[in-house]
Amino acid sequence: MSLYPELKGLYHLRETIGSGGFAKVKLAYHALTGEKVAVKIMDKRQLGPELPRVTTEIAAMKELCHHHICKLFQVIETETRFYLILEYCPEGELFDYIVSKDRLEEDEARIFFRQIVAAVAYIHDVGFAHRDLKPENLLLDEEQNIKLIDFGLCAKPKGGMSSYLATLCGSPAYAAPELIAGKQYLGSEVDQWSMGVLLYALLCGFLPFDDENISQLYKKIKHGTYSSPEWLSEESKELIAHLLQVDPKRRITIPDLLQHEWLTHGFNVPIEWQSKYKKNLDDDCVIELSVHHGKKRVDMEDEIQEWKYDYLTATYFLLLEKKRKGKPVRLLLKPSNRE
Ligand SMILES: CN(C)C[C@H]1CC[C@H](N2C(=O)NCc3cnc4ccc(-c5cc(Cl)c(O)c(Cl)c5)cc4c32)CC1
Repeated sequence: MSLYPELKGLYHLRETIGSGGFAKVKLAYHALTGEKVAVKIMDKRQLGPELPRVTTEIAAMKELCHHHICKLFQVIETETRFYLILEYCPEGELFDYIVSKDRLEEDEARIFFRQIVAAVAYIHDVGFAHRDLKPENLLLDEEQNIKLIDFGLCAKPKGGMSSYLATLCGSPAYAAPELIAGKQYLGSEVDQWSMGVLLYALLCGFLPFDDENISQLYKKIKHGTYSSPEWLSEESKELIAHLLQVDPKRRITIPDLLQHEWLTHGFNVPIEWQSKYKKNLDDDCVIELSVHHGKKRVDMEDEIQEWKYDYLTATYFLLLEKKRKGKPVRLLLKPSNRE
């Protein structure tokens, strides 16, 4: 008797790999491709008032398709549960990586931070703000590339980014002063501040604003008082100071960030932030799916492009993943016997 009957024959569940608040995350294999996925399982009864966060996360992730954002492949909703089938990130949290190395050298921090800026630039371009940027929400794939997760607090305010969002959310140590003060704020500016905290954490191995007393912590954030260790270069100190501006209007904007000299140092090109996912369907994947389903190609293309985030959407994206990794673009004729 399977605990998760809705996944039977589609995904072969393995061990629990982590938990995120109201969710359990398990490793699983997608039956038709044999590719690993992460399955985020949420019990609706336990979610209670948090339920809107899940619908927010699902709606946001369906619109976000970027190589530095954890890809959503399929959504399964039952009477009592949500299952999110997600891109698997074998190297876990960036947070653990920083802790394991104490702190990162500038060159390594720059590579990660360029990827984080690309992901945030893309999210803002689509009209979202993440609002909970922190190392625990940045995972690493098998090539140590950044994958941003947890869009439960992101927002796409009506009327684009210019309108205000008056909800206090996210983790205090990364929260912008205007958010702490309960003022109206812009999601994009809040993300800019959090990126400043992130850059500091990458280069220092500890947080710029930290205090076990929450009101002391808020005071430090509201005044933007933090110390800069002597190992920080002048350019990195300047960039951190430009991100950690208490006045949101004085904070460096994404366009300026994309060509900041600390970020382009050694790369000499602005950050290419656009998504590397192609707009049109991949022929090899469409052909394999149409053969497997015994359908005409044009009908298969039409069905894929409904993007229902059902098993077909997942199978298409996972075939694309196989192709990207240089594996054969083939479906297992009969679902793998990994039971
Ligand atoms: C804030 N933290 C505590 C939350 C933890 C949750 C477990 C995570 N995790 C592992 O523990 N081991 C490996 C691992 C591998 N691939 C993953 C893929 C996706 C997600 C994922 C994606 C989204 Cl969009 C999301 O909302 C959530 Cl909660 C998780 C987690 C993965 C993962 C790490 C961060």
